[in-house]
Amino acid sequence: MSAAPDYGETFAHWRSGAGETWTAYTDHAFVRGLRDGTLPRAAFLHYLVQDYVFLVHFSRAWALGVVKSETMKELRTCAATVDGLVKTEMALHIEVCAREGIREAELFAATEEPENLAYTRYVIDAGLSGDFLDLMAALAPCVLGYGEIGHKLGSAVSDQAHPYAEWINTYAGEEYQSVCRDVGAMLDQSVANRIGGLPQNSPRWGKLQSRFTTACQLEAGFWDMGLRGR
Ligand SMILES: Cc1ncc(C[n+]2csc(CCO)c2C)c(N)n1
Repeated sequence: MSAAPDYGETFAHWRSGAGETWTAYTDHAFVRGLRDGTLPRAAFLHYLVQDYVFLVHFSRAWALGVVKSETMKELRTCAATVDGLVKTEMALHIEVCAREGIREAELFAATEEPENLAYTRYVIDAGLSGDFLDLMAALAPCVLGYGEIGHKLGSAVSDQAHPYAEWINTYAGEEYQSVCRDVGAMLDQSVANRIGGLPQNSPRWGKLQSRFTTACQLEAGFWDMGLRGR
């Protein structure tokens, strides 16, 4: 198996600080089902419909990142993420669901599962009650966790006939991997700007780690929710 990709120092610290919660998220039964193609289609579609609603709220959270940004790099990264979410990621959901006979209006009107509600509002609250870093600590698991999952699954799946090839290739592809490296580099810079060169010694570090770990736990809960739709 290939090594985990490098998304910068801040992420590497938070990832190892999350311990088993990181594994619970990135090596979840849902992810293993995606990798070996055994995930029931109904579970995948249940996940996808919920994920569309999730992405609506995550677009709002990244837009809050624009509001909370303090440098042009932060502003550009957040604005580009909102654009990528709306144009690429949500478009993929609309396309896959349309093939299965689920229309966009239905996606937008889907009733949110409690795990979905908990995760998205947790992230938005982290940003509303804190600064840019509080928001980024809660957002990092989603972007970079999917980057790591995509990277891992991409090297395990070469067959285009694989039932989840399209999903896997979105996150395994160089375009998404380069987004992850950019976000990781921005995180390192944002941390250095606000809490200096030895961030682990800052009184803020524990709270940021806890935001990150909670978001990983909520990601694992999101996969659990997906599996309920089998
Ligand atoms: C539950 C859940 N977690 C993470 C992602 C992935 N994701 C969410 S926002 C974003 C930012 C830029 O594209 C990415 C990659 C998802 N789709 N669903």
